Amino acid sequence: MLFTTNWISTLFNNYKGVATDEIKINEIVTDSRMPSTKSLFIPIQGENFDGHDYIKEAFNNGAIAAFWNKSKEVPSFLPTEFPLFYVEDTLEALQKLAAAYRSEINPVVIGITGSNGKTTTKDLVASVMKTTYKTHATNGNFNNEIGLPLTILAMPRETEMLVLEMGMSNFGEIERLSKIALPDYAIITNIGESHIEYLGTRKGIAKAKTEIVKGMTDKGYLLIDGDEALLSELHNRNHVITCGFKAGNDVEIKNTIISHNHTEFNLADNSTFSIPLLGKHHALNATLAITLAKQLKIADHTIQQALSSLQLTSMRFEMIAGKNGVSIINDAYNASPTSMKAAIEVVKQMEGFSTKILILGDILELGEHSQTFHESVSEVIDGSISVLFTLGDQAKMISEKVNSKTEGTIVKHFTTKEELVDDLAFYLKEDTLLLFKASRGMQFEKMIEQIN
Ligand SMILES: CC(=O)N[C@H]1[C@@H](OP(=O)(O)OP(=O)(O)OC[C@H]2O[C@@H](n3ccc(=O)[nH]c3=O)[C@H](O)[C@@H]2O)O[C@H](CO)[C@@H](O)[C@@H]1O[C@H](C)C(=O)N[C@@H](C)C(=O)N[C@H](CCC(=O)N[C@@H](CCC[C@@H](N)C(=O)O)C(=O)O)C(=O)O
Ligand SMILES: Nc1ncnc2c1ncn2[C@@H]1O[C@H](COP(=O)(O)OP(=O)(O)OP(=O)(O)O)[C@@H](O)[C@H]1O
Ligand SMILES: C[C@@H](N)C(=O)N[C@H](C)C(=O)O
Repeated sequence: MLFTTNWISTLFNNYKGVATDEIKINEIVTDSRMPSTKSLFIPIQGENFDGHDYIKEAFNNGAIAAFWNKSKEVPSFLPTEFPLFYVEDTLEALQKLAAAYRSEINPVVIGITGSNGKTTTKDLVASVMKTTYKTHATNGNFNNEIGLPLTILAMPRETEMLVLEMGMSNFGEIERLSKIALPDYAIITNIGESHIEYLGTRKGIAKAKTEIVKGMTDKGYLLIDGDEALLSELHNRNHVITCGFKAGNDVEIKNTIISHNHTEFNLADNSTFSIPLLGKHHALNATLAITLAKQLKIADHTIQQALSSLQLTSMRFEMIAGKNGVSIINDAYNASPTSMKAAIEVVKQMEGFSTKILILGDILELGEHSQTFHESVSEVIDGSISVLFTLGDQAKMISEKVNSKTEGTIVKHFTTKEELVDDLAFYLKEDTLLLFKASRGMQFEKMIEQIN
């Protein structure tokens, strides 16, 4: 059970029907099509549908109470005793309910934001916290003004540690999430270029990410990428810990070694850690998680054990064994110039492959900066890359730039997934490595499904 309708009525006192302790709510649903048990249905007015139109289905699928926009007509089929809480705005009501539940349960709350690495770092933090605390964490990428409250409202009452991913694509969004979650600890993984179309500059992105402090309690710490100059004004504030590769960081990362299936590094206290992820950027993500764990008195050997058995959310540099023995990297959940370059750098370092093929797509939401950023990806593409395939009007600029500067790499641009997949068939052999990377909107995973 989460709470009773009586508890809800202390927050939303404009309601009809019965709101007593006997009516226990087990879960929150926003999708009427999802079967549920003793759920509270919260209809959201979205881009394509209005949840209010589906309350009958929600009722038939297990909803025993609901929020209701008070400007809308109440459906006549509902029994008179069915608790309906009248609200101005159901999304705001969802957020208010989540904030109240967060305070009622009052776990230690960790908020994680940044341009890249939020989901990975959330997975790293959650894997370590689970060794010692009853931990609840964001599922997948549920990190916005709907996903974060839903994550909080899915938290079991016995939760001790709540790990929340916080995403944004405009100013004010992280502040709103932080004021719902009230994080005791917060992490800013890095400042890249994601959603720069709306933030204008990287400085704007840093400003937006720094909003995470606005809801923080005074119990814990803010951990940041200490090498990021755009976050330097945070360095001298109380309760801030800097992690990075440069000397002078509170936690300096040294001797990073990337092998075929893990990355190893030392920290300033001479502790050594190994993670089943590839790349310097993941050494930083892991160091942020490790430093937080140390703050929460988790022993190094326990931390290492957890990192070794990390369960990473799919489509983040996910290694897949393909047909004919080809090796596929599904890094197709999303892309930014920083993450695309980081992924290519890792591919270049990977050993044991005679042929390395990049399949790159558009990086979206870059606005006026799009051409510059797409062309900049060519800077990391050298003769160690055998083939470059691109798809998408923006990614074409990567091909064109590589064509003009890189000898020995076969370069081809495509206008359809089908044509690209057809050409790829020739390369599906053992000791060939394929990297798929593009923004979410490109849905590159569909090509991986087609070749496998
Ligand atoms: C509201 C919702 O959950 N919508 C999801 C739904 O979309 P769809 O278009 O089908 O429906 P509507 O939104 O129009 O419907 C409104 C509601 O009506 C319900 N309903 C509909 C039909 C019906 O028969 N019965 C019903 O009850 C319906 O369930 C709605 O509640 O389905 C889509 C496909 O599965 C979902 O994608 C869509 O989810 C939206 C986009 C959403 O915001 N979901 C959150 C839970 C979430 O966290 N999603 C994350 C991605 C978050 C993200 O993009 N983060 C960014 C940073 C933040 C940017 C922020 N400004 C933003 O714009 O989000 C990032 O970079 O990480 C996820 O899905 O992974
Ligand atoms: N610090 C980093 N710098 C550059 N790339 C990174 C970093 N951390 C993760 N990545 C890469 O960025 C991609 C997305 O990782 P992840 O999903 O963890 O980030 P995210 O912030 O949740 O992304 P999104 O906002 O797109 O959901 C993956 O390819 C991952 O390898
Ligand atoms: C995951 C989503 N918020 C996102 O970043 N989308 C990218 C920019 C896309 O539309 O592909």
